[in-house]
Amino acid sequence: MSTATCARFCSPLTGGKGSSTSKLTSGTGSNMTSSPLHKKQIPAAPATTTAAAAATNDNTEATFTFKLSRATTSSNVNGGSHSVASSESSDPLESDYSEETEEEEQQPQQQQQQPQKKQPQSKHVSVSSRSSSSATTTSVDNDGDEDVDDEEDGDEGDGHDTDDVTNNDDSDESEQDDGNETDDEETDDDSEESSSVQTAKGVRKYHLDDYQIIKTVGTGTFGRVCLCRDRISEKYCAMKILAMTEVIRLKQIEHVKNERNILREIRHPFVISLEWSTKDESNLYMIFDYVCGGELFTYLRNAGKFTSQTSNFYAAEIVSALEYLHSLQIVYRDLKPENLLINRDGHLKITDFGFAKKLRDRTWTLCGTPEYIAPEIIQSKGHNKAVDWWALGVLIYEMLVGYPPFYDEQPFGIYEKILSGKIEWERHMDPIAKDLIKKLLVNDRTKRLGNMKNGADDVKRHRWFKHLNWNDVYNKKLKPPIMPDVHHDGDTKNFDDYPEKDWKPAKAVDQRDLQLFNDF
Ligand SMILES: Nc1ncnc2c1ncn2[C@@H]1O[C@H](COP(=O)(O)OP(=O)(O)OP(=O)(O)O)[C@@H](O)[C@H]1O
Repeated sequence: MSTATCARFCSPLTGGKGSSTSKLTSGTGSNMTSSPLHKKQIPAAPATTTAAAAATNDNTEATFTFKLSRATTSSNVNGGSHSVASSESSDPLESDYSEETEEEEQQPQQQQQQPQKKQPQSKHVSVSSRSSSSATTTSVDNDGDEDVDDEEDGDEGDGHDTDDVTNNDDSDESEQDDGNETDDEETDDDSEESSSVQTAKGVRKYHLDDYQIIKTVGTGTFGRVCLCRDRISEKYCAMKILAMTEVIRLKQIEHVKNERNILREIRHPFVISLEWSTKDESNLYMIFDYVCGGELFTYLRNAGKFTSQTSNFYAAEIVSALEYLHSLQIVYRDLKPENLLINRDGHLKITDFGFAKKLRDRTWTLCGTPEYIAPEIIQSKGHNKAVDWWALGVLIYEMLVGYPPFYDEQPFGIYEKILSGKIEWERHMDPIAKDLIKKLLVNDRTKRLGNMKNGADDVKRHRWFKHLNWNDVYNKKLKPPIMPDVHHDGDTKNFDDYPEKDWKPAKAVDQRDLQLFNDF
């Protein structure tokens, strides 16, 4: 398969073939968008595995809804990216909790509607679409005890390499509640539209009016992301605006709360910083640092593929971030080039924590982007941080080769390929990188690098990273391979143009619905 023939690069995901208990349903219009976006039925994981397992678990039909990630975007652009959120079992999209949670009661099973996204006015080449999904699966915290043999020969073979797909369920831990951590530590008395926040310079009373909205730079499932200027600090920032009606309609309340709660807890050089969040009667707002370089996805598509050195740089920054997140028991679950922004200094910022989750043990929500989903998610075995190491393997492969290792026009086909474990290797691939990828793309998560007893250290000690001083990585001492073309901090040239007049104010929600966001 070449880049040219990889359908993902030429066309958005299309309707699914066949049917299983999993399905994607079309959405209705969104009050946030005026142009139709991609709405399609996508078959989810093989019915014999995922859907069936989920049904067994929850005694309900599995429903997978994909919010499309990126229909047509452009090279230089952060186009209409869409994420998929598929939900399985009784709890569509919404609940990451294990079976019996309040949320499931609050959110009876129903078909998920495809969110709509505004089409960007693309500046450059059209690239493909890719969707993220969520549903309920299983996961196990498998810290298998097997040692890693990093020094194994990375064979330089080409052609096909069939990785062993053992699919042996390594589940060895009892299910526990892995509900999202809700934070009760803060009163929400002043959380609507204004609130006081302790900053480095003292307590600041934030207010929405402090932010001057300049331009839309991206769209998400529930709204948009705008470049803003903080009138007080005069700093540029990104405001993510989520229409509550859409969040409710798509049953993403818990995911959105998760996103905010997790982002509030974390601080890392390669993770987006949340400055403040608030809500009014219509929208939820999250204010982030503005990352003006655009998405890694754009640079990768423009370049076709990255050199081993370039890929190594980005992979190292991601390893550093994943190690940090996992140390806080946070599993990210949506690693892909679309969610990696390049800052003005050339370093990465991981964004979009919509699927991130604080784990106590394992979780059952099927979520992610089909090409990046780990086998245990497809198989509803329950998953944990091991899925991020799998996704890292996919990402390194995609950076080096230009397309992901498991690809099909339909998610169903992608899942089949993931489960088959067959990977096509390029003839001239860096053998050491290939060795790392093979050790990350191991179906048996107890043997997957990063998920064994030494955790992230096993990845960091792999030969591909041998030359690195990890403190230097963390401290941004490595020289970035790409410096984005930006002229000032508020430059939007690396993002698509979105017709601003198309945005319609989101409808206000009633008091009862507003209460669903009490702790936002
Ligand atoms: N801090 C930021 N600085 C610059 N651009 C950003 C920032 N955060 C997000 N964006 C851009 O806005 C777009 C949408 O943001 P994000 O992915 O967080 O929204 P979302 O609703 O979670 O999207 P999706 O539905 O695709 O998951 C992204 O494609 C990203 O390029």
